[in-house]
Formats: sequence, structure tokens, C-alpha cells
Amino acid sequence: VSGTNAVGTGKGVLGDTKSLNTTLSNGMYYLQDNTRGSGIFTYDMSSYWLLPDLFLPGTLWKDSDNVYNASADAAAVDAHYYAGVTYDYYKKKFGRNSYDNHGAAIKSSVHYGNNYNNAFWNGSQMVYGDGDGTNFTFFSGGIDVVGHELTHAVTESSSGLVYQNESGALNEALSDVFGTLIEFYNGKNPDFEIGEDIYTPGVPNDALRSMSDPAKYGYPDNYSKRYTGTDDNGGVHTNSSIINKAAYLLSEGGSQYGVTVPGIGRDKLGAIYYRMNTVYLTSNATFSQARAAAVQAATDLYGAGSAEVNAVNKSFDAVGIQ
Ligand SMILES: CCCCC[C@H](S)C(=O)N[C@@H](Cc1ccccc1)C(=O)N[C@@H](C)C(=O)O
Ligand SMILES: [Ca+2]
Ligand SMILES: [Ca+2]
Ligand SMILES: [Zn+2]
Repeated sequence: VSGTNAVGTGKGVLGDTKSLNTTLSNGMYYLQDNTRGSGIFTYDMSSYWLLPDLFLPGTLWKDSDNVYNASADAAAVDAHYYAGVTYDYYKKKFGRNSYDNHGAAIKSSVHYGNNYNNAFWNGSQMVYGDGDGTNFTFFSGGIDVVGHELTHAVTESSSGLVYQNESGALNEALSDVFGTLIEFYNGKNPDFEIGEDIYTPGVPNDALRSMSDPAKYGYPDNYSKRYTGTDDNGGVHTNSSIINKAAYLLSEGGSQYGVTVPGIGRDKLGAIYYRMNTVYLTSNATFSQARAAAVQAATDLYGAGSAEVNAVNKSFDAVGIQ
């Protein structure tokens, strides 16, 4: 909508209060943030429970008093706010102006479907389900989820990793890695767990995946343990954990399978994986090609024979990728 910039306040999924950039137009407030790129827009899909995909993005979220404390508001509050944090991360860390590096408008829809247990990037926008209340709560309530989904847009605009088999697992891992780096950038209860804020709301201290110990949730932490079937587009949410573990070890350091990795920290992990995704990876890249791409990216950034290049090599050795 065309109007004037405003600042609202709202409560997120976890009950936390936050300020929101909104737009005042004809006496109504909208979840439209005009301060970032071409804008961040948050939509409501709650009226479109039948064949929802036909109605995306839904209705631009409107409110009468610019206060978003109702229970139905929480998912929109977090989708809107965390999209802004994600925009800021890519801009501040890499000078990237939105997911396409051309200031594309960022659109999110919440309350998609009926108790929908997922969130996704549909090629044009982010879409968040409410969860069934037992396995998941509102998906936008996790900043690592929002960062995960928007990173799919970054990947689509750069490497274009095909969403199946090893390239698909790389695609998923990049989304988990940057979802986590964005969670640390935000600074509230950051961790190397994935989805902890929205997974099983009735069960504390668990997550959908773990980067530090994938095996905790039955996922592989070595190439020798990869899934080779056809489920889930060839196990994209399973084999991503092999790359997630390599990324965790590269950042934090550690040992497994007799290989010790010297940690180089989150910022260098991000710089190397960002350059890998935006400069070197091709759409059908394998895990082995990803190793070569990461080594080249680290070489560009820190020099051949640098401690960083050594750490990259060790991190892939530790997960059995040559
Ligand atoms: C609709 C088709 C499937 C799209 C899968 C999306 S990109 C996805 O990977 N969603 C994440 C959501 C997420 C992200 C971070 C933390 C928790 C949950 C995902 O991992 N979905 C799981 C449930 C899956 O699809 O198996
Ligand atoms: Ca997390
Ligand atoms: Ca839980
Ligand atoms: Zn994904």
C-alpha cells in the first residue's frame, strides 16, 4: 500500500515483545516495512484454507491500532520481524541487498493451510504453516526457520542447487547453516540446533535437527552413513546433516572418526559458505564438488595454505567427503 512509515509493537510466538516497521494508509496499519530494500510484506492466509496455493500470498496483514498482541497476530509478528533480521544479516555481512542482491521485495504468508506442519519458499515468497500444536507450533516463531526459508531464495538466485539428491542436501544444509548464523546474529538463545523454538512445544530441550550432533535425532554425520533411497527427494533433509556437521566442526572445532578440526569461528564459516554458494557451486553439485568449492572460496579469502583452508579440508575429512 502507499502510506507513511509507522512503528508498531507486537508479541511473537514465544510471547516476546518486539517493534515492527509498518505502514499507515487510510487510517489502517499494514505489516509493510518500507525501510529495507523494496520492502518486507507480510500476508494473512487464514481465510484461504481450501486450495490455499491458489490464493497466495493472501491478504496484506492489516491492523486497526498498530498493536499486535492477539494470539492470531504472533505468527505474523515473527514472520515480519525475523524477515527484517534476515535482510539485515545478508546486507551487513555480505553487502547483499535482499535475496536477489537487487533489493527484491520480501513476501511472507502466515496461517497457511490447516495445522500445516511445514514452512517453505515457493519460488516467489515464504510460506508458514501453523503446525498441529503438538509436533510443531507456528513455524515463523523460529528465527532459524525464517533464515532457512529465505536462504533458499538466496540459493535459488545464485547456485540454483537442484532440490534432490546431493545438490538438494547441499541446498538444505545451506539453509540450516545460514538459518543458524542468522540466529546467532540476532543473539537470542542462539544454538546449533535446528527448529528448537517451534518443535514439539510441549517437550523442552529438543529440536528437529542438530548440527553439532546429527545422530541425536537419527541423522547421519558421515558420508558413509548417507541415505541413498528416493524418499524426500533423495533424503535432502537427511543427508543435509552430513554437511551441517562439517559446517559445525569448521566453526566450532572438534573431532570425530579420528579427525580433529580446528575451529575458525562463525563469521569465517559464513564467509566461506556464502562465497561457495554465490561464486562456485553449480546447480548439480555433489558433496565432493562442494568440498572443492569451499576450499577454493577459503583460498580466495584467506590464502592458499592458510589455517582456514586447512580447517576446511579437515572439516570435510571428518565427515568422510573427499
Ligand atoms: C513443501 C515441500 C517441502 C519444503 C521443505 C522446506 S524448504 C523445509 O525444508 N522446511 C523446513 C522447515 C524448518 C526449517 C528449520 C527448522 C525447522 C523446520 C524443514 O526442515 N521441514 C521439514 C519438516 C521437512 O520438510 O521434512
Ligand atoms: Ca536454532
Ligand atoms: Ca520442543
Ligand atoms: Zn528447506
